[in-house]
Amino acid sequence: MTVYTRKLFTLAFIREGDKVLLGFKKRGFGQGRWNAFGGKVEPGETTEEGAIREVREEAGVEVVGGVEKVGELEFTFEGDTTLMHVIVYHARGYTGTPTESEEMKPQWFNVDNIPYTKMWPDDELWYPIYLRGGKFRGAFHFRGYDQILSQKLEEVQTL
Ligand SMILES: Nc1nc(SCCc2ccccc2)c2[nH]cnc2n1
Repeated sequence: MTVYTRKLFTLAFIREGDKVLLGFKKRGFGQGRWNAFGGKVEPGETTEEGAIREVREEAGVEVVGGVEKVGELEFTFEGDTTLMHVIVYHARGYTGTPTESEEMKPQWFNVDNIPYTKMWPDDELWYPIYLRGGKFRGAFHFRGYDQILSQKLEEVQTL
C-alpha cells in the first residue's frame, strides 16, 4: 500500500454562454493538451486565490465575482508517490481579453465541441457533470499519462 504525498492544485473554468475557455498547455505538466487554467497552490494563498492567480497568469483575464467550487479530483500515477489533489472552480465572471501566455494558448470552445482527444483522458468523464451545472468528486489512477488503471467518479450535491 503506497503512502502518498498530497499536493494541492487548482483548475478554473471560464464560461461565456455555450462556450468554455480552455488553454493549450505549451510547456510543463500536461504539455500538449487542452485544459482549464490552473496549477500549484502556493504557500500563503488560499485555493480560491490560487485559482484566480492562475487564470490571470495563464489566460490574462481577471476573475470578477470570485470563483465557486464545482469539483474535487485526485490523480495518482503508478510508481509515483505524489497525490495531486485538484480543486476545480468555476469563475462567476471575468473581464479582459484572453491572451496567450508562456504557459497557455487560450481558445473558446463550444460545449458541444470540446477537444477531448487532445485532453487528459479523465476529462471526458467529468466535464459533462460540470457542463450541466453539477458538482463532482473523482479519483483517477494512471499508468503513464494516457492510461487510466482505476477510477472513481460521483456526482455530489455538496462538496
Ligand atoms: N484536467 C486534468 N488536469 C490535470 S492536472 C490539473 C492541475 C494542474 C497541475 C499542474 C499544472 C497545471 C495544472 C490532470 N491530471 C490528470 N488528469 C488530469 N486532468
